[in-house]
Amino acid sequence: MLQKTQETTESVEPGSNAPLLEMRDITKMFPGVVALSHVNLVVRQGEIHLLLGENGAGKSTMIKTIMGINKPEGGEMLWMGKPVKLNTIHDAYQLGIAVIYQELSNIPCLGVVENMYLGNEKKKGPFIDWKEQKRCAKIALERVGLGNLLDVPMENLGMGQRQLVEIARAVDRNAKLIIMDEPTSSLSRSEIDNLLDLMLELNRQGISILFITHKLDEAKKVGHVVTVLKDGKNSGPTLNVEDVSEDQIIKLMVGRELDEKYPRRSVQIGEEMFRCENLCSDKFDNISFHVRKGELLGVFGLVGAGRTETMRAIFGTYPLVEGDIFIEGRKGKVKSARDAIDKGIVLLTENRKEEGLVLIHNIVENGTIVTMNQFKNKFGLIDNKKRTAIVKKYGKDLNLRPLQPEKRAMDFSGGNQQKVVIMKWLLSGAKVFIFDEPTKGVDVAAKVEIYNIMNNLLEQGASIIMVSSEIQEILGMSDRIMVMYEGLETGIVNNDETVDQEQILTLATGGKVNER
Ligand SMILES: Nc1ncnc2c1ncn2[C@@H]1O[C@H](COP(=O)(O)OP(=O)(O)OP(=O)(O)O)[C@@H](O)[C@H]1O
Repeated sequence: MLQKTQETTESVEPGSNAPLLEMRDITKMFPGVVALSHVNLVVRQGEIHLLLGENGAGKSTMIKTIMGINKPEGGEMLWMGKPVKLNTIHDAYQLGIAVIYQELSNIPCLGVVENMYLGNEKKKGPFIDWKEQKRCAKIALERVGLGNLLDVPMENLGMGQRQLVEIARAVDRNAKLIIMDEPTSSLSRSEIDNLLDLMLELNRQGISILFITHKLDEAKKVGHVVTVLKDGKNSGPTLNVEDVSEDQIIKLMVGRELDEKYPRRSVQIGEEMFRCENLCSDKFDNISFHVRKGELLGVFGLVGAGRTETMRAIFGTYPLVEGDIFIEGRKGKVKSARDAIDKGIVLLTENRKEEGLVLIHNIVENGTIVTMNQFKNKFGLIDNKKRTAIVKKYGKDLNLRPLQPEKRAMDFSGGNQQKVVIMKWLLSGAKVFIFDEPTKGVDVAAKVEIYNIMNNLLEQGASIIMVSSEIQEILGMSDRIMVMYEGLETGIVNNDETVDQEQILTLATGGKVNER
């Protein structure tokens, strides 16, 4: 439960208060890209301000500029009405600005309190004042509902709780503005609800929040005002959230209305392509399912259901205790990821930055990393011209932005990084595509592009197994849905008009199988 403290202040009316942070006429360039062009952003005291935009619109660049990490070429920053110039992130902390990223920066083997004061230890003379650290940590942790977790190592906490510790750290530093950059993308449904409640509670306590997200439903639940960026520019003025519909926000982000969130496909579903029987490991038990040519099998389950481990086992990267795999009717064993790729099974992992890409390598290198043999000439040497040409072609088809094959993967926005991972697997000519959370951190328009890519694959006769935590995505894209709960398969249902969200959620929380 969230707790109010003595520091709780009167709730404040958003939009009518004095500006806390003003970013005026900000321009930031990178080689070949104008990431921000004359952008204005005013965050007022006591408001939850949404900063939205497509992948690559410039949101992260703006955050890094606010935090003193990026040095803009033009514009100025004002804090409580006074011009400020930040040289490092510590200057931002000093002012009272904190940032919570989706990828958390804490150290798992250290305790909660040690993590909270890492690099900012409370001192008594030359020594760390452990007692004082613990006292202050307790107050801050109570404000985020974690008062009982003082002595626990970070690695024992779930993702949602780790994020709350980061927020407690910000609260302890008396942050007046907390920037949250896609904070919900790795959280379970209940953790998301908890975080959104906490945002509202912190806001009631007088803290302003700048909230960056691609999930418009969550944004609308908590936001007071919204600023949309498009191609590095303001897409219109800041608006009151209650005056603007989700469709209008999408139009500001994308520049047009989206016809269909989940594009239709007309595919003749064919014979069985892949089947597994009685797969068992330490994280799942007795999993059996099949997927046919041209079919998309959605896999739904809450955090800890064993979905990801099951998919990794099929791909040869998670130890299988027993079970059989059949590809096009033939029984086979997958010994490793390389073996899976050779057999036509590929896995797009949920964390693209750690497992999907080599971030310091460019797009040509990443896109062709598993298919280098295709580019060997008759002397056995890699034909780099051919490699670049193919990557350019696929990049164009996938609407990769910017279409710069020599640019490092780390310098692309999240959604465009995801397209590079998809490109890598498209080039492999696989038959069975396992997509684990394919649209995580991807904007609304790019989501539709990814769904279209999936539909194309299905039309060409591939099979897709799509793991997703977004129930709407599961219902919008799947032919059949398999639901898992605590390592067990609780049902496989045809996704027809008889199926609804409630039924899937019942299965995902251990309910009974209705249909097979
Ligand atoms: N360090 C960098 N070097 C080169 N280009 C960069 C760098 N950082 C960002 N960019 C480019 O600046 C543009 C804006 O990127 P930014 O990461 O700010 O987008 P974003 O709105 O945060 O996207 P996403 O929602 O995908 O995170 C993109 O074209 C990106 O490729």
